[in-house]
Amino acid sequence: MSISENKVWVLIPAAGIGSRMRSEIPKQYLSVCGATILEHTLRCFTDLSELAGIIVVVNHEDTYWQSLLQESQLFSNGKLKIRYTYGGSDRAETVQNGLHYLLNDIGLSDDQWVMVHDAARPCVRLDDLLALLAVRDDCDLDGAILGYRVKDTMKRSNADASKIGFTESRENLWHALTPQMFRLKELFDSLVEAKLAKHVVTDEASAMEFLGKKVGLVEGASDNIKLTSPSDLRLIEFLLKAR
Ligand SMILES: Nc1ccn([C@@H]2O[C@H](COP(=O)(O)OP(=O)(O)OP(=O)(O)O)[C@@H](O)[C@H]2O)c(=O)n1
Ligand SMILES: C[C@](O)(CO)[C@H](O)COP(=O)(O)O
Repeated sequence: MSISENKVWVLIPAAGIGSRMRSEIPKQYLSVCGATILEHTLRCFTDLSELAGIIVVVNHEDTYWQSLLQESQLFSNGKLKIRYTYGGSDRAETVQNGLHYLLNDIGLSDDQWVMVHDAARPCVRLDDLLALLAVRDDCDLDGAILGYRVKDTMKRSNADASKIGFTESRENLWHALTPQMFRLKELFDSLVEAKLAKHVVTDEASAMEFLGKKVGLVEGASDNIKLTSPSDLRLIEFLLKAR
């Protein structure tokens, strides 16, 4: 295995429009604690000694990324190897486009480890990233994701959410988080296959599971939350201030 293969590339899907956030600008460009959500997310990886590079996958109509690239303190010392390309109509297509770029434009090897992490999750902890990286040494797994066990009782509603349908067993039930870490070509091929089969993929693990791959679960902090709706922003601001 080449040294670069043992390092990790990070792929940040950042091409969403944040419709549930109902904000005037895409939520990844909202500012808290003096920086955009996307900058806070990127900053989570700057202390990762095994980081080979980051690729950010932005929307074709994104009018914010170029000025962030020019002006952000994050990139001013040139230490952070940053690339970017363009996303697709859903998260899975965005990730697939980013992986295609890593394979064909940067020419990374098929076995390169890649961590896919939502631009909208700015609170992931370095300890959790290191715990996920450790899975590279587990030959029984094809990759792994960060997650945490469900703590609340889980209800499935009826179709119009007017009342409880029934209570789901929460035994062995987990919240899936990101990063989700897999080998480059295997993940790319799984996303392609899942798309061809019209299999719904809301995270990378769904595609790997669809192909029968073995995906590990690494317990991570439950404050690795995703900015999805307005109330999340205040919680993320509180969490970032507490760091
Ligand atoms: N076509 C898409 C859709 C989503 N994402 C990214 O996937 C992550 C998680 O998606 P989500 O929280 O759903 O973001 P949005 O799709 O922007 O939100 P919404 O569903 O409310 O529109 C985000 O970082 C988002 O930018 C993406 O890169 N490309
Ligand atoms: C990938 C993810 O963050 C894992 O929980 C989640 O599936 C993203 O869902 P979204 O609807 O695209 O935000």
